[in-house]
Amino acid sequence: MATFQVELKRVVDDSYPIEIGFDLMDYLVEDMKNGLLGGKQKLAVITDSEVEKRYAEPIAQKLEEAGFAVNIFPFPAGEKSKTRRTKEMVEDAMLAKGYRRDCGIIAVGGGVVTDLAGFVAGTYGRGVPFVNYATTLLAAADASVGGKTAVDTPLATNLIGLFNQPQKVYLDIATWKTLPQRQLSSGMAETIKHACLATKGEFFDFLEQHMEELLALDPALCEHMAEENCSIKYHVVMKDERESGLREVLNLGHTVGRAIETVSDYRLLHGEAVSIGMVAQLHLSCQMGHVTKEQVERVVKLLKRAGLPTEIPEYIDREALVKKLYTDKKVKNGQLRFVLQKGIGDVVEFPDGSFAAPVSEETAREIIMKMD
Ligand SMILES: NC(=O)c1ccc[n+]([C@@H]2O[C@H](COP(=O)([O-])OP(=O)(O)OC[C@H]3O[C@@H](n4cnc5c(N)ncnc54)[C@H](O)[C@@H]3O)[C@@H](O)[C@H]2O)c1
Ligand SMILES: O=C(O)C(=O)C[C@@H](O)[C@H](O)[C@H](O)COP(=O)(O)O
Ligand SMILES: [Zn+2]
Repeated sequence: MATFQVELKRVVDDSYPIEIGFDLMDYLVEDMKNGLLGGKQKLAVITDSEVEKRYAEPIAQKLEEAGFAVNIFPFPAGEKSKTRRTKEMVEDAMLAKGYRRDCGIIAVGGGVVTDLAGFVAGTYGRGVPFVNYATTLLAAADASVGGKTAVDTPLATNLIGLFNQPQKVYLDIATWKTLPQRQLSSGMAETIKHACLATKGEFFDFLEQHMEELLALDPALCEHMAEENCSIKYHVVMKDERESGLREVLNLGHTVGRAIETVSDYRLLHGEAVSIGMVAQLHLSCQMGHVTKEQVERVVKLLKRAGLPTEIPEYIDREALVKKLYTDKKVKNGQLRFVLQKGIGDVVEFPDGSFAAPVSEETAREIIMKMD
C-alpha cells in the first residue's frame, strides 16, 4: 500500500468589478476591447427570448463592429427554462457553432439567464470566463453578483450548480424601464430582504420613504437603491463566498420562499415567493422574540406597497409546502434551519457563529398553517 499527497494549494484571485449606471453597453464593448475575458475573440451571448431583441442583439452587434466573433444563444424566457435540459441545449448549440475552450460568455438578462449562463461557463470546456449584464432589478439587486450559479430540478430550485464568479458585472438601470411591473416588484422583494438584514434600518427607511418613486423609476433614487443592494450583497460574499456561515444571511426568507416557489409550480415569481417567505420568517422571529409585532407589520406594509404578495395563495397545499422545506440547502443533518431577522436591518447571530436557527418541523408547520 502507498499513500501520496497531491499538494494543490491554489491561491485564486476572483476579484471583479461591478459597474452600476445607465446604458452600459458601450462600456462593456470598451472593456472587451481592453482585454476583459482574457482577450477571447469568440464570444457567446447567452440570453432569453424576451431580452434577445432589446438588449442581447445590440450588444452582439456592437461587439461584432468591434471585431469580435459573436453568436447569440437564446432560450425561452422564464423560470421553467432554468433546467439541465436548457443548459444542454445551449451547450450543444455552442459546440455546433465551433465554440471551444478559447471562448468567453456574456450573460445578458435577468437572474434566470445569469444563473444558467454562469453554470454553463463553469463547465463548458472545464470552464470559460464570463460576464453578467443584468437587465432586471432582481438580477441587479442580487442574482448577478456573488457567483451562485445553478439550475432547477423537478424537486426544487437551484439544486445543481456551482460557485463561479464572473469577470465583471454590469448593472444597467436603463433596462428596468422595459420591465413589466410584476417583475419590478419581484426584484423589490430581494431589495426589501437586503434592507431587513443589513444597515441597521437605514436602507429600510430609504425604501419606506421612496417606494412609489422607486417603482416609478426615479433615476437618482434607483441608482442609490442599486448601489445599496450591491454593497450589502458583495460585502457578505467577500467574507464568506461559499456559504460556510455568514452568507446564509442572504437566504433570509428563502426557506419558505424557495419551497413555495416550487410548490406553486412557478406561478409565483422568485421575488413573490421570497416575499411570502419573508413574512413566514418574520412570524417565526417574532415568536422567538427577535422582532416586535409592530416591526412585522412595518415590513408587511412595505412588501404590500411594493406590489408583493404577503399571504400563502389558496392553491398551495400547505402540507406539501412543509415537506418541501427539506430541499433547503441550509438543512443540516435533517434539521430545518431558518435565518431570523433581528429588529429591522439585522439578523440573529448564534454563539457558535452560525446565522441560521434550528427549527422543528412542528414549529415550521405551525407558522405555515397560521399564516393568512
Ligand atoms: N444567483 C443568485 O445569487 C440569485 C439571487 C437571486 C435570485 N436568483 C435567481 O434569479 C432568478 C429570478 O431572476 P429574475 O427575476 O431576473 O427572472 P428572469 O431572468 O426570468 O427575468 C424575469 C422576466 O423578465 C424578462 N426580462 C428580463 N429583462 C427584461 C427587461 N429589461 N425588460 C423586459 N423584460 C425583461 C425575462 O425575459 C423574464 O421573462 C431565479 O431563478 C432565482 O432563483 C439567483
Ligand atoms: O446569494 C445568496 O447567497 C443568496 O442566497 C441569494 C438568494 O436571493 C438567491 O435566491 C439564491 O439563489 C438562493 O440560493 P440557494 O442556495 O438557497 O438555492
Ligand atoms: Zn433569492
